[in-house]
Amino acid sequence: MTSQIDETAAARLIAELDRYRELPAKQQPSWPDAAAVERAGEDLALQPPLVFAGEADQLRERLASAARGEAFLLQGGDCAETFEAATADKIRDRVKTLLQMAVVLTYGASTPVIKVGRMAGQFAKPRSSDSETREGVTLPAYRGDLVNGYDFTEESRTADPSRLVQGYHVSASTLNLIRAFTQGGFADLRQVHAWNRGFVSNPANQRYESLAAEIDRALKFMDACGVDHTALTQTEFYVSHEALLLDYERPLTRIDSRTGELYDTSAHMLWIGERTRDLDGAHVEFLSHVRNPIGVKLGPTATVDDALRLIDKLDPEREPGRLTFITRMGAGKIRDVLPGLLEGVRDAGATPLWITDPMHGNGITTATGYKTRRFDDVMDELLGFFESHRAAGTVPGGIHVELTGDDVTECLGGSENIDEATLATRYESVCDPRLNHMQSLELAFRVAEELKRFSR
Ligand SMILES: O=C[C@H](O)[C@H](O)COP(=O)(O)O
Ligand SMILES: C=C(OP(=O)(O)O)C(=O)O
Ligand SMILES: [Mn+2]
Repeated sequence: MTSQIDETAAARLIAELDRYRELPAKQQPSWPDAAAVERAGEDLALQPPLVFAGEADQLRERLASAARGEAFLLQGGDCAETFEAATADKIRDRVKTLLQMAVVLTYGASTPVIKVGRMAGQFAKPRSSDSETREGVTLPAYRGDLVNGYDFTEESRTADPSRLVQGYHVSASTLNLIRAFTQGGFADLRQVHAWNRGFVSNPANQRYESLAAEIDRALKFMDACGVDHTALTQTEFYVSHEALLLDYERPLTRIDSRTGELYDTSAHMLWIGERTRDLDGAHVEFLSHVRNPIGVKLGPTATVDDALRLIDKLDPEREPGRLTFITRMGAGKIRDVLPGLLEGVRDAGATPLWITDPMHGNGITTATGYKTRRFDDVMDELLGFFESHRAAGTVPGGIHVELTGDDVTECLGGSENIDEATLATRYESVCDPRLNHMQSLELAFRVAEELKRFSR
């Protein structure tokens, strides 16, 4: 009898989840072979979950503390991960960069930092145009490794459903290494100097080294006092991606045996992009049925009404940590747009976590065709974010950035002063420009200063 009731409840949950199938889904690939998509989905549905539902619950609690101003969220990684770059060295360098930024923020602003990678699943991209033309040849746009290849040939750009399954396996091995690094001793705070090794020496590294020396002294002091700091030997590290490709997310969504509730087990946290956040669209409907913490990007056209309706749909219980608004307004607009949004949501009594993505509103294309962003614009949007929260009396809860541990030349400026001519020397992103290792550290130091000023 019990299992009868369980089965009925499960069938009801699944039917509710599948309502999204009736709604328009933007930014989905045109798969040439529907039967192959179905087979890929069946294969994915048999695979073990990538994350445990209990971890997603734990992240929700952590995010709730950030929304109260008791912690700060650092979410970052590639714009688009690629299968090819899922190597030990590159994963390690991204994890090290995030750990270093987290240390700078934790120590600089005396705030616990919640670390969430745009990693182990950030393989699907929304695009402005369905196609791309090069020298008179037009092919489908690159939509991320989960869909098609970056090479500009007909074969590579044709959407291939077997990539859905490959993406799962690459995510699994990436996540495995992240877990090994962060739980197995690599993230031990006593390794704070070691995380800096291997990166080319530069002013941001040197500044980091002196901060690491201070931390070392503090740890030695704690040791001398007999304080047990086993808590510092491991760190929590979560993964997230944009839940764009419903053919990937749906088969990985499962009923948790502990609670009987639905979780998207492809990542701890999922977000909805600026282009797919329509209230009546498939993405919002789909994610409204899973228990993971959910993010929604809000661009400069977002209204208070949009935000309140998203809250009603995605977080009707107003559960702490459930909903994160990731604002990406652009440096020129944030001071005009964000304060009104913050006030409107505050006046409605809702307390989502507000974080800033200072990247996506600040894209420019150079005369030579490189997509880039100015480090100064990124910083200006960050400052505008803190100013807006100060004005509204709300909590600036975190940052969401596109970065890599590599010494790429994709964003302009920073203390290396990367200029337009330099972009060509090491531009490796297959989608948006990322902060390189040094720009990432520099940004962390500046944010730590702001955060410290804010908490005073
Ligand atoms: O990452 C974000 C989007 O996918 C990206 O900015 C869209 O870029 P596009 O305008 O080149 O398509
Ligand atoms: C597509 C992205 O952002 P947005 O939805 O804000 O444009 C992204 O985060 O890569
Ligand atoms: Mn991007």
